[in-house]
Amino acid sequence: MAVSDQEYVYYHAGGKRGSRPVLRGANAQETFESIPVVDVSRIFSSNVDERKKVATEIGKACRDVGFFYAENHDVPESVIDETFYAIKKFFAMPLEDKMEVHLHKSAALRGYEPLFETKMEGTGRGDLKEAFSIGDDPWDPEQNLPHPPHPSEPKCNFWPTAYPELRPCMYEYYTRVLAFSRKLMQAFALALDLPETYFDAATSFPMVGVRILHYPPQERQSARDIGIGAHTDYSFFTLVQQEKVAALQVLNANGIWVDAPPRPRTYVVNVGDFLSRITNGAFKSTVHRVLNTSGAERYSMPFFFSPNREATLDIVPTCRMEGVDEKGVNAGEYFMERLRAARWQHPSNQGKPPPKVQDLATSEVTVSA
Ligand SMILES: O=C(O)CCC(=O)C(=O)O
Ligand SMILES: [Fe+2]
Repeated sequence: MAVSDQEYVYYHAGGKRGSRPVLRGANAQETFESIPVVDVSRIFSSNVDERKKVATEIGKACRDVGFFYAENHDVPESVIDETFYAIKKFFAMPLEDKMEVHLHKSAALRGYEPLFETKMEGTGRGDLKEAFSIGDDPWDPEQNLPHPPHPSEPKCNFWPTAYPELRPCMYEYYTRVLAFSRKLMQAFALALDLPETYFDAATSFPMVGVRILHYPPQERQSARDIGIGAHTDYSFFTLVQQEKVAALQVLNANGIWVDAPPRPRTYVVNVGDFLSRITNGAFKSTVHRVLNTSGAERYSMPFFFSPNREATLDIVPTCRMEGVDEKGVNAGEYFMERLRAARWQHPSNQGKPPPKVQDLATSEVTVSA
């Protein structure tokens, strides 16, 4: 094949621009073509051998794909349904009610982001989605912290006055998914041949983000529009709850987009950059994107779970390699750096202009979801 005929897929991984050739036929490599399903009910078993068995399955999915469906989790269906009901009401509000909590008013980068505000792929109008984010906040009593916050700690979350019911609903969801995430974290430790409690101290008050998302339908993939451009997550791991509409796609080693449609009563779990980093890449932080060409409105809720803000995590002992000296990074700094990079219009970026397309093509510009 002539070099000029080679097709490429472009994305942002680990906050840097990358590309992958599309390999077909004889050139194709062994890679995944679907997302594995793991019955996670056994992570709640009192028998450690059962917990180890499911951890082995999770480990295989993380090494081969970086994504899996978690079936039989313990987040009640009624809580998920009620949260979807509430988020639809939130997004249906007039723009000015949502702009009251605009993310630009928040030093912690929490709050509402209107359509087109982020621009993952660096081209086109921007991401065709609107979002609202909350997360860990020591000042919110719903976080059930064992001690009061230090007065110097910032207040992070803020809520729309026009819709007070949103807060208890999102917190119910938050609390349930956080408890499930903690169990999953222990399964990840077992999957890495580490003691089950290995990550517990570093995740005692984890950085958490619950983002609710609305993707209006788009006609087709175009240079102008994409729901969220191709990226990796900057979390330890992410749990995505999708409503009825399929639009999430995952990139395999051949540069082919594999669909991850909603499966009833499951979470899509994916490894984020932090977990990939401390496993020396053994667990894959896999590129994904959202393209809502279904013709219907799409709603989803990613839950991002990351270590404590002050944690510094090195490569875990079972993944160290001779000659590879990856210094531990401070979780909070890494997280905020990645978060801020995509939000070039945020006041904390001091009016720095967005990256130009030609810059994106030639340099390593950091952007993130
Ligand atoms: O909406 C989805 O299904 C996934 C969203 C996503 O990838 C993200 O917010 O990082
Ligand atoms: Fe993502």
